[in-house]
Amino acid sequence: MPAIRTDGLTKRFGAGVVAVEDLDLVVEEGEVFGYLGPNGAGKSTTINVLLDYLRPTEGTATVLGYDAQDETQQIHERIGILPEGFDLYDRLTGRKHVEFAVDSKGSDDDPDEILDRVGLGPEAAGRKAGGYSTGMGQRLALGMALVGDPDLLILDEPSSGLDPNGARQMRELVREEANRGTTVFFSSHILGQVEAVCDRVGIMNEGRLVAEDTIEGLRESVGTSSTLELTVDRVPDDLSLDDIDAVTDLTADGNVLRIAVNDSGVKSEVINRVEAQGVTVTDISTEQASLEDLFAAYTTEEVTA
Ligand SMILES: Nc1ncnc2c1ncn2[C@@H]1O[C@H](COP(=O)(O)OP(=O)(O)OP(=O)(O)O)[C@@H](O)[C@H]1O
Repeated sequence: MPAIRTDGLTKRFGAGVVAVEDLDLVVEEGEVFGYLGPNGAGKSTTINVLLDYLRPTEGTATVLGYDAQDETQQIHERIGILPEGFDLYDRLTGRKHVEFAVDSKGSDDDPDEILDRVGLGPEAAGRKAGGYSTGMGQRLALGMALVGDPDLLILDEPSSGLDPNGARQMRELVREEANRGTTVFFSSHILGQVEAVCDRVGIMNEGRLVAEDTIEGLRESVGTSSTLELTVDRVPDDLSLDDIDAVTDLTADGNVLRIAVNDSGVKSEVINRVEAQGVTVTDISTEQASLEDLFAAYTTEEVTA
């Protein structure tokens, strides 16, 4: 049974806006799935349908095997949610927030143990949330989502507002939860976050799922090039690599040649060709396509929100 499944899911707002269009998405149990896309791509709308905060125009969605519209309570008992733009009560301490989540979920979790897991020690736990930094607030909200040992965590932009350190800790927490067997579905447009932590990603663009794969799989299917960087003693004037099919780009920057190739098997041929010009190659490095490049390959830069 998949943790999340949508079939032909479509959500329109009024006549003009198609926020999500004919979405068939499968998130398997136990995986960490990154749901990516630029602003306005339809990520939050999808999540809101899964949580029954929005009703689909067409199609169906199931969460942990339950129908998102008809079995909402069963779903909410088994999942943890970190919503986008969550609210904290300024005058309540962090511990009170978690106690409240424990009571409302009817769980027997120890609030301090949960708070400790998200890196809020006893001193921070005893402080009022109104005085928390963004990162502390984010940790507290995640802690509340962890109450009751959910089978599935749905995190909407969990790293927004976090500094690099906080973002790294969030990644570690996501991984820890996954290691405990929890399925994690999170949306993000911070691509580095996703690359480091996800088993698979889905990329949304203008309401459509334009890719769904592992990062490796995406790399292969886009055929995005890796870049071979050759430091040379001089840049030859008449270097042309046009006849090597796998070479997609060639630029020179100072004494560094940057050669984009979509098949790493041609690297030695490229180096031989450069050296055949009487050039000495003093350093060689390779840069893999980042998720950033893949994302750009799948989505337009245009913001549709
Ligand atoms: N309540 C609403 N009424 C009308 N249009 C809406 C509503 N909610 C979302 N939309 C529109 O639906 C589209 C998808 O929005 P959504 O919030 O799902 O995108 P997103 O991928 O979550 O974006 P972001 O990364 O900015 O959060 C956008 O064009 C948005 O303007």
